Amino acid sequence: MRNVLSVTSECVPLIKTGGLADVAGALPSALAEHGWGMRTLMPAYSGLIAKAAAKKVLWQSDDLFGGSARVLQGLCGGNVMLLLDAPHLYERAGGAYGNPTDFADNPQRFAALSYMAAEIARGVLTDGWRPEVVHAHDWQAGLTATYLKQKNPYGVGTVMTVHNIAFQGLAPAALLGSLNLPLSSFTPDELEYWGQISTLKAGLVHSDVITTVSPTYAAELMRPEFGMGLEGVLATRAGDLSGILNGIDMDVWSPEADPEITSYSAKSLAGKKKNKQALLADFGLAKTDGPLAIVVSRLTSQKGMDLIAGAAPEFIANGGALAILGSGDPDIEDALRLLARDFAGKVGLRIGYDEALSHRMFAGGDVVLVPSRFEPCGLTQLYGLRYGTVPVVAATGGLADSVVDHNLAAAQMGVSTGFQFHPIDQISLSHCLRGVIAAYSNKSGWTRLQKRGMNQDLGWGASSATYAALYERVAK
Ligand SMILES: Nc1ncnc2c1ncn2[C@@H]1O[C@H](COP(=O)(O)OP(=O)(O)O[C@H]2O[C@H](CO)[C@@H](O)[C@H](O)[C@H]2O)[C@@H](O)[C@H]1O
Repeated sequence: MRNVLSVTSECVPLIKTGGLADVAGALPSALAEHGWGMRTLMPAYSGLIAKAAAKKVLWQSDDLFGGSARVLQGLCGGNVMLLLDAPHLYERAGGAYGNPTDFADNPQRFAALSYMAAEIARGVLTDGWRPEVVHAHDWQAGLTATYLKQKNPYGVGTVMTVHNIAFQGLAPAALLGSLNLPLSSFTPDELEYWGQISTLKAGLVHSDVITTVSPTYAAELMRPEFGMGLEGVLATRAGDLSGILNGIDMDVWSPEADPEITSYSAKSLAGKKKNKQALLADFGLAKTDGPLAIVVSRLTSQKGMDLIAGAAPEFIANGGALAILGSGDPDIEDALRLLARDFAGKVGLRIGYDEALSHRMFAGGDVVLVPSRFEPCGLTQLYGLRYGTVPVVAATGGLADSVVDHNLAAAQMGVSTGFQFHPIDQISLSHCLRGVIAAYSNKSGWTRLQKRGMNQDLGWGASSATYAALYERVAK
């Protein structure tokens, strides 16, 4: 086995606020099949040491960014976890980043994570393990390559993956010294971004290669509409930028083996009807002959959630119903509360985060709505495909790469797996939903559509092979 270190701020089953945790949790076992043994470095947030039974001390110091720290090894979900135990940074209430407002010392908290990753690449672990490649995820791990550039005795290669460019890890320039960053690096060519430090930009500039989570998003990122100010940096690194589509954990997301639901399969969809009935009851919705659309999402404008309330009345008038799970922007939450009140029995809303309920929703829904304005990859459309819950997606990023639109040609060829709409606005979402209603009324056609999605290989096989090839390229 060759060694690779993954650096992440969240990872299932230990802690999850979004799709990054799913990807970080699924990659190690997928990569093992290609000869890469991955350890995962992440902060030991409150309670995680016990959860991962992390007992083996592999490193300790009296001073990591202002307090004592240790690296503890544990095993969780089959993955080797290296938990960075630094109580002054991570032992507190408020989740990974601070809830409801971000912790003021997040720059230090995640710089420490990145710094530790570089130290591990320099061979500090007492069991002698060190990686040939470090794979950093998002702004939280963005400074890894920067620190490693300062001293890299073993020539360890670096990969930076962008899951969401909207979060850029901005910090005041005054923190340079306390983050162990030289003043000389504070230039537009390196980590300066409009007068501030950007840890994401640092990662984009200093890593050997950059990936994002779909081919279409990789191309989009170099355009001003999507690059969020970093399009120029990305364009200069176009030759080192690639898009690798996320997979899903086919065991965790399996309609045949999911403990939350009545099981079913592409061969026998009978169980899915029971799941629909249970879901309607759970959300207080009336029985319906039309399609039940589900939404499992952060309720933000990135996710296009402000388009739902406008498109819903016509969808409901045409026989549809809606079950929504999520939390986020207070204005969007309010608009959806009003919708649920005005269409009681047709629209159900659960504000909050509930993993088990999300499984029951993918099992019980007929369609899953993903109207994102931008979407690096998106996972919920993949869960939808796997569960025969036909995805209705905006034609952007990874959504465009993973769903074959049910247009005339694709329908005639028998290759469609869902519905895409563009431009990303309410008019075209509404138009698309009319198409959904029509397609749903053709029962045998709909079943074929469901089965095509369910029979698709959505696992990590192909993508993990691509990551392995990339590691091979950057390992010196
Ligand atoms: N209220 C709720 N209750 C239960 N579960 C909920 C929930 N709200 C969301 N989820 C779950 O959280 C995850 C969200 O993942 P996404 O990929 O859709 O977006 P996210 O923006 O977090 O990820 C970013 O990183 C991922 C990973 O690369 C990219 O796919 C994506 O495009 C990018 O924006 C899914 O597993 C979803 O089921």
